[in-house]
Amino acid sequence: MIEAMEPIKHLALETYNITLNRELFINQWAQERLAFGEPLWLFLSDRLEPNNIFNFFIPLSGIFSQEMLLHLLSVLTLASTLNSFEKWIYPEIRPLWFLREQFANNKLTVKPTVALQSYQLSCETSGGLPCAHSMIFTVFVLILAAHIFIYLWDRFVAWHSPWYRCVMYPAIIGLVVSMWLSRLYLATEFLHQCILGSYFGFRAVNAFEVNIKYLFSRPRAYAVPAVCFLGAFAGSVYFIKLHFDMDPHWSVRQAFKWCPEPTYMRHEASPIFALVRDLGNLMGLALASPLFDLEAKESTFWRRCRVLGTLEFVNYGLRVATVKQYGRFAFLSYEFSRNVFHSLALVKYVPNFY
Ligand SMILES: O=P(O)(O)OC[C@H]1O[C@@H](O)[C@H](O)[C@@H](O)[C@@H]1O
Repeated sequence: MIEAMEPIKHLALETYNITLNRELFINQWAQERLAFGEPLWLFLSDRLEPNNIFNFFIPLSGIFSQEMLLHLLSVLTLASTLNSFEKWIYPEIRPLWFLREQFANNKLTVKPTVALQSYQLSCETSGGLPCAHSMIFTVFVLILAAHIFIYLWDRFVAWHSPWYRCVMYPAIIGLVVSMWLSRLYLATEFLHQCILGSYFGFRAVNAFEVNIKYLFSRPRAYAVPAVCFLGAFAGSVYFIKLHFDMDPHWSVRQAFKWCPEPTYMRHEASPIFALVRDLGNLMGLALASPLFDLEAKESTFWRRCRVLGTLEFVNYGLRVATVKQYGRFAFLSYEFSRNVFHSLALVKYVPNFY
């Protein structure tokens, strides 16, 4: 049976390699033709990366509406957890690694005819699929657009015209495609990784909206063990991989192997860091559960600015003070606790000061 599967496996692998080789031309096209927009591509990948969305844009949204903050934080945390688990379980190769591996492979007689430039932001340490930037940004833009649209619809009769919807959809698509181009330009992602990232993000939003009543009514006694289970699952994946002689840190090793300058690699972008960040945010939400019971007090714009500003100032200090010198366990525990504190404070304690 296994022997009969061999030719099918071989064919699938060959098709996959051919597809990736073809996709490399898309990255090359982006680098050659889109160089005029380099500041924009760098801005999108750097400033609108998932960490910044959690640490800056979500708290910022709370200045306008606590409801929007809770909505963004809960959907983005779930989407990001999904993304981190996928990268943790099956880290797919990135374009620059794939290209360099082929050039380094002496058995390969036909080398790719593609040349790709590496940038400082190209040194990612996690797997490529699904593109986290595309996934998180798609979810962020969709929810933000929905809130802005509802706000304007309620206040201005002119917004009831279908014309505005016709403008909004291309605007959302334009923003998401710009993020894809940014990732393609930096050669951090293949096109299919960007498309699938956005598709998974879109599906995650749909699934969340359909199950929102169920999710928001879960009591703490149910939510906390569920997050602990996810943590145990992530740990099991690590040991299962070791058992089967698979390297759990394969993607980090690829980054070390092919990044031109090791200092370009950021610990905040590693797969294990992203997992801990997402599980920390999820635990904060679980501790604040049931989320339906959370109060959304009325308060002035400036008061919300002051309260959220103070929390973010403290959070920034905690991020700067991250313990990096006492080993991996201390570092991950610290980051987990900081994210638990941050998300719990954002959804549960901050409104008490309004
Ligand atoms: O998958 P991408 O878009 O290359 O992103 C890689 C990593 O980039 C980091 O900046 C994010 O904080 C991580 O969450 C993410 O996994």
